[in-house]
Amino acid sequence: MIVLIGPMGSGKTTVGGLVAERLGAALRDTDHDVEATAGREIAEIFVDEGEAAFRAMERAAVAEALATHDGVLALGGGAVLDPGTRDLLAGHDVVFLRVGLSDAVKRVGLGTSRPLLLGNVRGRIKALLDERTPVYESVATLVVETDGREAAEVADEVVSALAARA
Ligand SMILES: Nc1ncnc2c1ncn2[C@@H]1O[C@H](COP(=O)(O)OP(=O)(O)OP(=O)(O)O)[C@@H](O)[C@H]1O
Ligand SMILES: O=C(O)C1=C[C@@H](O)[C@@H](O)[C@H](O)C1
Ligand SMILES: [Mg+2]
Repeated sequence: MIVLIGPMGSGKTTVGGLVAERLGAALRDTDHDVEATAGREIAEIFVDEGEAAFRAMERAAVAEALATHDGVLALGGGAVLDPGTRDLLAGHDVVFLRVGLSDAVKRVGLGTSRPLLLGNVRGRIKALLDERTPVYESVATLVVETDGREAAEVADEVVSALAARA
């Protein structure tokens, strides 16, 4: 399984779709799986049950996807904060899509679907990048830069870097 990790706006879902297409594989996205299982949107889950409950649902979605899917798996931006989720990723190709503050802010815009960014998008992204970058780096088996690059270019690098290592 090729697993994509990185902050909100790094392009996990978008690049994941393109990588899957290039490999003739399918993309699974744990944010989508959690919403489908819960029958509610992520923002609603955060409001009703809180982040810890969401992380547990996310861990279950990662476990299920790793057990049943073979292809590309995009994780939610905070999934690797959970130690149980990190353990599940051992032995898989884990690609960290790196993004800096400025490109991340441009990409996520002002939408309300990402509850952890509400209030001050730029400030919240900066805090999350500072806090989480070491975690992404420690979990990743490959790091790909996305700043200033089209999603298609990023996907090409993911595919060629993984092929070169195989
Ligand atoms: N390399 C890129 N260059 C420009 N725009 C991009 C790039 N990658 C993704 N985008 C755009 O940025 C937005 C966010 O991308 P995407 O939803 O794939 O991020 P994500 O990492 O899955 O975020 P989340 O953690 O919130 O699920 C989308 O509108 C997408 O089209
Ligand atoms: O970075 C995060 O913690 C999140 C990212 C999104 O993918 C969603 O999983 C949710 O909005 C939380
Ligand atoms: Mg996504």
